[in-house]
Amino acid sequence: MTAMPPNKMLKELKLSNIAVGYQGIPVVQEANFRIIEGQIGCLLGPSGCGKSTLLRAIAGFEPLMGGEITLDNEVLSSATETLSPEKRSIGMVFQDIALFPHLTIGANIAFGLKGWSKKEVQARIEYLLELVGLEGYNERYPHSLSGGQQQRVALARAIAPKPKLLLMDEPFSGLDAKLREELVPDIRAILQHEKVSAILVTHDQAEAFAMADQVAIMEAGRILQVGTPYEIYHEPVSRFVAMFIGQGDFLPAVVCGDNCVHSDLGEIHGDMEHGFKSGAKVDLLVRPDDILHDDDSAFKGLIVSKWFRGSYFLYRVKLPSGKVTYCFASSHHNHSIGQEIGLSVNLDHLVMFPTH
Ligand SMILES: Nc1ncnc2c1ncn2[C@@H]1O[C@H](COP(=O)(O)OP(=O)(O)OP(=O)(O)O)[C@@H](O)[C@H]1O
Repeated sequence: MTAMPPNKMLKELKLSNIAVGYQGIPVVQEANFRIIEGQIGCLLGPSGCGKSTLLRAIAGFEPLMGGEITLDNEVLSSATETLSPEKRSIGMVFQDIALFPHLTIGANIAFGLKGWSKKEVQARIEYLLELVGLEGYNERYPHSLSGGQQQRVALARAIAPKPKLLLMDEPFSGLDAKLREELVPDIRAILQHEKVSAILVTHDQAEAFAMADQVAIMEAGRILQVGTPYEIYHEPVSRFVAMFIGQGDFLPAVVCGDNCVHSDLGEIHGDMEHGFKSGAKVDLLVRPDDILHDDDSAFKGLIVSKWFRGSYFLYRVKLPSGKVTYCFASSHHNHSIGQEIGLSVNLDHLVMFPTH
C-alpha cells in the first residue's frame, strides 16, 4: 500500500484575549476560545456579532489588533505577526460552495494535494468520495451534482490535504431544512472519523447543537459564554444567552432557601444551590420542557396559542397569575385555544437572574 502523508492532528487551538477589527476599529474584543484534539467548536451569535471576523482571523485573512492565536503552541497571529493562510494547515468550507466548475469532482478534491504522488492522490480521492457517500462521482462535474452533494465534495476537498483544523462559515445555510438535517450529523461523523478538529460559524442554534462539542456564544463582538450545548442551554450565564438559546420566559420569583424559589408556578426545589439569599427578588427562566401537560394535575393553565410540531405540541398557556409560559405536550394531546389544561412543573435546574 502507498505510504500516505501522516495525519497531522491538532492538539490545541487557542485564542487568547484577541481583538480584531477594520480600519483600526475593533469589532471583536477580549475573545478567548480553545478547542482540542478532535473537537468541533462553534461560534454562535446574531448577525453582525463578529463570528466571520473571528473565523477570518483564525484563517489568517485578518490581522490581530491584540492578543494571540496559537496552534499547537505555534503563534499563528499576534498584534505584530500574521502567518499567511497557506502556511497554517487550515482547511476551509464556506456557504457559497465555490467548487471549481471546470474541474471534475476528482480534480476538485485533488486541488490542494501538492507534493503527493499520483497514486496517493488517486487513493485519497477514492477514499474521500466513499467517505462522503459519493463513490464513483470522480469524473462528474460540479454542475451535475445537487447542492448537498456539492457541499459534501467541498468538505472532501477541504479535508483532503489532512489539515489540522477545518473552518466552516455557514456551510449549510444555502441548503433546505430537510437536507441540512441529514447533512449536519453526517458531516460531524465524517470529521470525527477523520479526527479533524473544526470550527463552525452559524447563527442557527439547532445546527450548533447538532455539530459542536464546545459552543461560544457571541454578542456585539464579545464571547459571552463557552460551554457544551447542554451547559449553554441549561446553565446560561446571562439573560442574553438564555434568550438567544432556545425558547423560554422569565417569571418573577422570590428566593425561599438555598435551592428553593417561589414563583407563579408555586414553590420549586432545584437540584443545586443557586447562590441567592433568601428573600431576594429574581427572574426565573422557564423553558418549554420545564412545564409538561398533565391531565391529572390540579394546577391549570389556559391555552392562548399552539403549534403542532409533528411529534409534540407546543402550547402557550396563561397561568392563574396571568403570566404566560410555554408548555410541552405529546402530539396526541390536541387541545383547543381557550381550553384549560393541567400542567406539571418539571423544573430542577434553577436559572435565575436578579430582577432589574
Ligand atoms: N471588511 C469589513 N470592513 C469593515 N467592517 C466590516 C468588514 N467586515 C465586517 N465588518 C463589520 O464587522 C462587524 C462584524 O461582522 P461579521 O461579518 O464578522 O459578523 P457575523 O457575526 O459573521 O455576521 P453574519 O452572521 O451576518 O455574517 C459588522 O458590524 C460588520 O459590518
